[in-house]
Amino acid sequence: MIRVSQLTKQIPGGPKVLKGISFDIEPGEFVAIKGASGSGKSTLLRCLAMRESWTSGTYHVNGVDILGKGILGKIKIRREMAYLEAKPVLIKNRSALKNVLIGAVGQTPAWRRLTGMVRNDDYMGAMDMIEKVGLLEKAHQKGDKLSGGEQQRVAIARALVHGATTLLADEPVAGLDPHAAEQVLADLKRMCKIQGVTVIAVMHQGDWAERFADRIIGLNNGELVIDIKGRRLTEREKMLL
Ligand SMILES: Nc1ncnc2c1ncn2[C@@H]1O[C@H](COP(=O)(O)OP(=O)(O)OP(=O)(O)O)[C@@H](O)[C@H]1O
Repeated sequence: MIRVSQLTKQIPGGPKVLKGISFDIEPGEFVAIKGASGSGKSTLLRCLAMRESWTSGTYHVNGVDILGKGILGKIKIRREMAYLEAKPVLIKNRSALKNVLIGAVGQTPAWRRLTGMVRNDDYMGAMDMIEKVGLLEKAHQKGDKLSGGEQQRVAIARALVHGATTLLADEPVAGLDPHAAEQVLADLKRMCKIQGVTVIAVMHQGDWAERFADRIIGLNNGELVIDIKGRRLTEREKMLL
C-alpha cells in the first residue's frame, strides 16, 4: 500500500505547490489525478516518484518509511515504481522487443543499455509482456517506426518487465488520437486487474479518468479537493477542478 501523509512541497523562494496532501492507495488501484493547469498534478507525481524532494510529510510504501530511509528509500522507489513520461524515451534504432529487454535509464545497468546484451531466458518474459500490451506483431519494429500510442505501450511493457509494481504516468495519452488513447488506457486497466499493478496517472483531458480509472483524486491550487471512487464526477465537483 502507498500511504502519503501531509505532503507539502514548497519551491525555495517560490510558491507552495502542494499543501498537506494525504491519501492511501491500495495495490491494483487505477487512480487518475485531475486538476487545472498549475494545480500541482505533475509535481505530485514527481514527488511520488522521488524525482522531486519533499518539503515535509511522510511517505510509506508497503510499510517502508521511504523518506526515513534516505537514498535506500529512493532506490526502492526507482526499483518498484516506473515513471512514464507523456512522450516515452525509446532507443530509436532498436526494436520494440530490444527496448523492452534493455529497459529504461535508472532501471537497467548502463553497460546493459549500451551493449544491448540480454540473457536468452529474458526474451520469453519480454515477448509475453509485449503480447499483453497487444504489440506482438510490432515486436521487431524499430522504436522510431512505432506510433505514439505504440511507443507508450512499449514503455508500459518495459516498466513491468523490469519489475515495476506501480506505474506513475504523466499524461500517458496526451497527443494521442482517441483510438490509440483508448488502447493505452485499456492496457493500463488490464494490468491493474490481471497483474495487480497500481497505476497513478495524471489524466486531466476529456473524460478518460471517469471511463478508465477506479478512483479520481482532484487537486486545486495544491490542495486535494476531491477523492472519489467508482463513480463519475458530479457537475459541482467538476467546478472545483
Ligand atoms: N521548480 C519550480 N519553480 C517554480 N515554480 C514551480 C516549479 N515547479 C512547479 N512550479 C509551479 O508549481 C505549480 C504546479 O506545477 P505542476 O507542473 O505540478 O502543475 P500541473 O497541474 O501539472 O500543470 P499542467 O497541467 O499545466 O502540467 C505551477 O504554478 C508551476 O509553475
